[in-house]
Amino acid sequence: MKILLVAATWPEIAPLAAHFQVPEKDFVKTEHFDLLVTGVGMTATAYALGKHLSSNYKLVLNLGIAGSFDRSIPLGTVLNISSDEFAELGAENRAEFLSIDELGFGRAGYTAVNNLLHEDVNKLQKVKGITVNRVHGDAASIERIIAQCNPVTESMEGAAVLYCCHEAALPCLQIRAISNYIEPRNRENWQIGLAIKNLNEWAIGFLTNT
Ligand SMILES: O=C(O)c1cccc(C(=O)CC[C@H]2O[C@@H](n3cnc4c(=O)[nH]cnc43)[C@H](O)[C@@H]2O)c1
Repeated sequence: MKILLVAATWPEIAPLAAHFQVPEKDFVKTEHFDLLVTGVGMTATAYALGKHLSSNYKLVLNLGIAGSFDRSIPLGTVLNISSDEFAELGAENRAEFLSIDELGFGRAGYTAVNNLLHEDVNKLQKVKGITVNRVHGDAASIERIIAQCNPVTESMEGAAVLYCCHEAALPCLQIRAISNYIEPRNRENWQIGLAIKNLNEWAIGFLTNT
């Protein structure tokens, strides 16, 4: 059985693809793993996984970059996002937010379920993430989301991957490297190159040792 690698954009996994000589296509099968590039966001991710998930996979590995709410985590750090939440899924009740759980329509939070005892995974700090359609970049909304969810990281796909794996009863893992802090938007502060380098070094090591 193979691993399915899932990334939102090609640049996020380009060094890994070059290392294993994988051609630049949205869905590529190789001997040891398949690679799926979904496009950015939950909808694109769920659609792509709906087309390609199957019980032939022993593990779904979501790879990407992410923002961090915790400024004590250095930019470039690779993290194991072991739980993730659809932070915007719910309803406003004036100033209060009611989650999808509180509304009685489902569940916002999912965990990365797997039985991996792999050294490369165990050495990573485990954190809680949120997944959003609208990246936080305003002081007031950042304060509100911290009060609501107390997250460490933010991405635009993580919870969608964990949700699809939960529905398909497949083991999964979400590994992301921190490219930026969640702060009033300033793209010049982002260290995307460093995050992609560290993420891909980790992933190449993991795939080589698995
Ligand atoms: O501009 C570039 O060179 C570049 C190269 C590779 C990837 C990107 C992206 O912008 C990837 C978008 C991807 O990143 C995740 N992400 C990163 N930081 C955050 C954040 O602060 N809040 C939410 N998501 C973030 C996200 O999952 C996107 O899919 C650019």
